[in-house]
Amino acid sequence: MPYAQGIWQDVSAIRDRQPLVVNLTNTVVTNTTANALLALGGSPIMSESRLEIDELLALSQALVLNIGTLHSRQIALMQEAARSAMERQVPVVLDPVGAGATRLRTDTALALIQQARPEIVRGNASEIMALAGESIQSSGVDSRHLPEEAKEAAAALARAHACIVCVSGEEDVVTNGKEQWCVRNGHVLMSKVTGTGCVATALIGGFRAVNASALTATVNAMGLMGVAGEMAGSQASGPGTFQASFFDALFSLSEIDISAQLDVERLA
Ligand SMILES: Nc1ncnc2c1ncn2[C@@H]1O[C@H](COP(=O)(O)OP(=O)(O)OP(=O)(O)O)[C@@H](O)[C@H]1O
Ligand SMILES: Cc1ncsc1CCO
Ligand SMILES: [Mg+2]
Repeated sequence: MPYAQGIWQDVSAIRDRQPLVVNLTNTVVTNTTANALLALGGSPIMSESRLEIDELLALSQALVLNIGTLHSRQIALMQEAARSAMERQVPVVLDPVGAGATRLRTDTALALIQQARPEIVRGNASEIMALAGESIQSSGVDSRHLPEEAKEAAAALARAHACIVCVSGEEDVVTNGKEQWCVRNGHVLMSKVTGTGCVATALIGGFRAVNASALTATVNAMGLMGVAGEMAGSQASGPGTFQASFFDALFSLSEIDISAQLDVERLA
């Protein structure tokens, strides 16, 4: 099947089935990620309480954990959600926002990788290199490294934890530790709006909810992100209009848009 067709199949399944994606996420992107999942056709729900998390996971098709504005109560909530997701076989996706910048973020992300057994970890190059134990420049939430520099770290992390690792940036790299895929779509304005990476992680959750292959779901989500980013970028005059146009693109894009623009390659 040509690659674009596979992405379209997932987009159509998301629009048809409206999978429920539970997001335990940061206070910066809560609204943005909910809007992006909704525009794509999914059904987002955000939660902050242990009192409901098991009930929510009973209804959901994916769990997204994002450590962007961590606090102790949220760590306990994520651990409880992970236990429930494992029991209910709900796939978990992790966004290790700011790993490498502080010990809290690095240690919590690594602990969640051990305990929550995420099928997919998506971060920028600095975050993925930090999780693989490489020394990086401390970088807050923005990357100081290119995905190219993080390829080995991504493969090592994927092998060590039997998961899919996605490194985002100008080009996105997706690996299971053996195969490596590259997504070359995207637009520079994507890095000028906060939370675009968090949106990517949330959309990966939406794709994984309808696609049993974690590797394919991740490549597909990143391809779709990049195509929507290019569509929005061609309309926008800056970050503000870009964000609005990006939601519009997620909502309206067609199979033709994907097949005309998609630039995905299997590298190894
Ligand atoms: N310079 C660029 N050119 C094209 N696409 C880009 C560029 N920078 C980022 N992207 C795209 O933007 C999305 C987010 O990637 P990025 O690496 O910026 O995430 P991030 O650093 O985790 O962001 P955040 O923490 O703000 O959520 C991905 O889909 C990626 O492909
Ligand atoms: C800016 C910022 N700070 C914590 S989370 C977040 C959103 C981008 O990751
Ligand atoms: Mg990020």
